[in-house]
Amino acid sequence: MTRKAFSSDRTPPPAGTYSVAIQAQGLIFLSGQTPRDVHNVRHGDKPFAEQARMALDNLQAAAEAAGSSLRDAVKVSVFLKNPADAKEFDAIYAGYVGDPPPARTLTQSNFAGFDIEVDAVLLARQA
Ligand SMILES: CC(=[NH2+])C(=O)[O-]
Repeated sequence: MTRKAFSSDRTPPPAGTYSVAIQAQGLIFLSGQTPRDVHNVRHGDKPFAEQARMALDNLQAAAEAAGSSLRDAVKVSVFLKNPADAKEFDAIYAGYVGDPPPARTLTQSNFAGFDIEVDAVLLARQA
């Protein structure tokens, strides 16, 4: 089975040993995105809504680098520092995904020094 990795100058550079996106057969796996910009500047001090949009915009850019879109997501994982942000996140998130929305897991995490991290699995578009 072959794997195809994708990178993008519209996403932050990987912070470690991972691909921004990697395709395996008909699925594309997107690595976690945070509110870090393309110049590697961290925006964990910004209001939650701004961080959420930045993380989701990065995730969408990663999807597009792999020739797909969050509209084609089948599974999204969301890591929030503060569970109280879940409702605000959901309202923002609804503007990024398709209908029906993908399966989703939402968990609390305080690992990366951001209020949010998101990753996703997408359907690859046929060439
Ligand atoms: C930021 C991230 N996705 C990682 O694995 O470090």
